[in-house]
Amino acid sequence: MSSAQGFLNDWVESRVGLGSNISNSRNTSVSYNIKGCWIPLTDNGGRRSLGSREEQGSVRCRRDEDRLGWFPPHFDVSDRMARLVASDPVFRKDNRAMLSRKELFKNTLRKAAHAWKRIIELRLSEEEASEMRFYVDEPAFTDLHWGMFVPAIKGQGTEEQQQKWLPLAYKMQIIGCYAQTELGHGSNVQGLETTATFDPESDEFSFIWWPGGLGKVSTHAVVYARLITEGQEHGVHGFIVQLRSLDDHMPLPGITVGDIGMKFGTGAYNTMDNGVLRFDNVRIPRNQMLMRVMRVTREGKCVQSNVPRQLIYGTMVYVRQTIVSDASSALSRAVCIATRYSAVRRQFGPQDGGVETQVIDYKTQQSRLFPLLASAYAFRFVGEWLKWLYLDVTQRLQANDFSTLPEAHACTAGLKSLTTSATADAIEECRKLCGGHGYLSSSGLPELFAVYVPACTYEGDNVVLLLQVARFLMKTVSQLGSGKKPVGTTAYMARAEDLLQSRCSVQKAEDWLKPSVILEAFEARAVRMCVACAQSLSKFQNPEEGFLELSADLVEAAIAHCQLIVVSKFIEKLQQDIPGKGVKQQLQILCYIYALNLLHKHLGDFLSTGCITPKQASLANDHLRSLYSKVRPNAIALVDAFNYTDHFLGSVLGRYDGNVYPKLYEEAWKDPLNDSVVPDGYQEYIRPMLKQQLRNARL
Ligand SMILES: CCCCCCCCCC/C=C\C/C=C/C(=O)SCCNC(=O)CCNC(=O)[C@H](O)C(C)(C)COP(=O)(O)OP(=O)(O)OC[C@H]1O[C@@H](n2cnc3c(N)ncnc32)[C@H](O)[C@@H]1OP(=O)(O)O
Ligand SMILES: Cc1cc2nc3c(=O)[nH]c(=O)nc-3n(C[C@H](O)[C@H](O)[C@H](O)COP(=O)(O)OP(=O)(O)OC[C@H]3O[C@@H](n4cnc5c(N)ncnc54)[C@H](O)[C@@H]3O)c2cc1C
Repeated sequence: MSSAQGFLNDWVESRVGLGSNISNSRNTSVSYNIKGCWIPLTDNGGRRSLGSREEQGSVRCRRDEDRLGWFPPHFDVSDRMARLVASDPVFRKDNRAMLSRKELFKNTLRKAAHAWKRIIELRLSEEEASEMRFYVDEPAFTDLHWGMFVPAIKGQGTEEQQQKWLPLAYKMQIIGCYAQTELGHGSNVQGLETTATFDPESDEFSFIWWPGGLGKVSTHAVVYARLITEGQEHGVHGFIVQLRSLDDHMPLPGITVGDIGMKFGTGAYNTMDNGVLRFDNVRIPRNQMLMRVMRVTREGKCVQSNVPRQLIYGTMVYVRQTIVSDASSALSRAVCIATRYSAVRRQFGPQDGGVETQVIDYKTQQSRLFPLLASAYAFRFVGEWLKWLYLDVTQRLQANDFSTLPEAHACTAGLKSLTTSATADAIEECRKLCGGHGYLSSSGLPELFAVYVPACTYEGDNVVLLLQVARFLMKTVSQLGSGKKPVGTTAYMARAEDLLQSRCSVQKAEDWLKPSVILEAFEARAVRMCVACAQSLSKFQNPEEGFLELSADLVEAAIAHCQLIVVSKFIEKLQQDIPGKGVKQQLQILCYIYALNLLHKHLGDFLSTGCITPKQASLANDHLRSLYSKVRPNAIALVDAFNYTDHFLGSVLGRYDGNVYPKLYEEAWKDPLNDSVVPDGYQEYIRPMLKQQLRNARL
């Protein structure tokens, strides 16, 4: 077996996954017609000159015993891949903001091709390849190919279909995307207008709109469409559709495909060819419908398998789970930049003319920054746990145990929503924490924000997803009286009666240091908000009407439940062995900061539900202040622990060596406007104006 084959086989091992006529014009015939860490604790107060770039290699070679237990075992892989990417000139990214859309896109193609070449040459494992793509740090069609096209075939295809399509996809002999969203329907998947039918009749049009990788690159797509056989609808299913010729890349007959145009930000997500697609009487073989959930026979009969139809949504569950870990990465990156810069930046200070104060020493800066640092760690832990939950539900599904699917859906949907919204807000907060320089492209923060913020929308609008969590919670509450015991993340609801009555025991600030006290406060708040919603809902004759009317309250109850999950997983993590002197204590402090800051921000919930008293709220706030002082000496070490190279951070403000000002000055001169001392346009526009004023003055 060749090395490339070996690698590809490994890849297969470790990843999840009728004459048919397709069109989004409803007017054709035959078959389917688809229309449509390290934490080396420091005691120097983070006041080091942040070290030189050259030092990075050695300084960061830390001892095994310093390593955090919770870092995924791939730390070494991640570290190696980060350096590999940073040292390869093809992966340069500091010029992105200056490139036109065409240059940007072509450069992304070049990087993707180069990455694939290196993956094969170096015989990288799946984990290494995935880390490499992560550090290339540029949205590209490969994200959708590996992240959605392949998982869709694995999750929804039969064994036979997997055997046919996966080897082609693994070798990138076909490139695929995930084509579900239409111009008029995104959240409402059941409302898609694209149809795949045996016997089509009408002639309206609908377009697929948004899929990444579709616009210019993909040769194939998994297209989601409503199945119609024998004149009957059978819900939405996935269909593998070839879009472009494998010889000359031209769209196949009946297919219109292109890019949907520039998106938010200049560089940012514009490396991705999000696409528009129209089918007009496109025919595909019957066996290209993904048939794990439902089979269509040669005669056009539908045969339901024993797996629940929700599995058709399985790719979204998979990706939502990965998005939670990604949130931690994006957030830790922004926090790393803001923390390092806050240690470099000085403003005001002693009246006697001594050195000015580092802005990180201002309590306001700490109260804005340290909860974000704590969140980056919290999201990392909850992301790890969610990965475990996803693997667990996948194994159960294979054994025909579907019992935990609703919880997996609620957790992935809720945590995707919670972590992406918090991260998008946090990146913007980090920009503000860096003052004026944060607004410079060279700070790395504007581009990070522009690339990150669509995560609040893709893979499910965050509010729509919270409403799914709320439905799950209302169902759980309604079953409490029936003797059905809630399990997993809703197990606390079994103690609803106690939690509705409980009184928080805090009497002095230090009492907030007990994990059990914090947990109970969060459980009581979530249960009380859920029960209040359920009671309000019960007053409506039509529950769906009630759900719509109360949806804003339901979203808040869902947020309370999801925050409880994050807090409880952080606390659980700290019950494990964590190697490295003093590391656990630091993480404990961050855990309290995460929880108590949430309590402070959502005080209205805690007070109005009577979970805590105003006095206890004030004690929590006192305690929070003292925790910030404890984080301060280790703040730099806590962000160094993310182990980001300067290449990956892409930020002059977040440089490891802290050499911010000379580099800002140097960067400024690289701007094309500074290519000439006198700007283009001077002769045409500036000079005549100046001369005009001169003439007027003389008059
Ligand atoms: C190398 C690895 C890298 C991996 C990373 C790659 C990541 C790349 C990221 C790239 C960036 C962007 C890509 C973006 C892609 C996309 O955006 S793809 C399109 C995503 N679209 C959506 O997310 C649509 C959102 N809408 C929905 O999910 C559903 O329509 C919604 C759930 C909102 C409603 O569905 P309905 O069927 O109408 O709902 P309902 O009647 O409420 O539900 C019926 C029933 O089914 C349960 N349910 C719903 N969804 C799921 C699910 N996903 N899993 C399991 N169960 C589900 C629901 O709870 C109901 O259950 P009940 O018991 O009947 O109450
Ligand atoms: C960068 C990017 C990449 C994407 N990539 C892909 C891809 O690869 N493949 C793909 O198929 N799709 C992709 N999408 C599409 C994406 O999945 C959808 O945009 C997303 O699911 C949201 O759906 P929508 O656009 O229909 O929003 P809408 O549902 O129209 O949302 C608009 C507003 O209405 C609100 N709303 C909607 N329904 C309800 C409700 N029931 N109750 C209360 N409020 C509601 C929402 O909260 C939101 O505020 C991508 C999108 C983006 C931005």
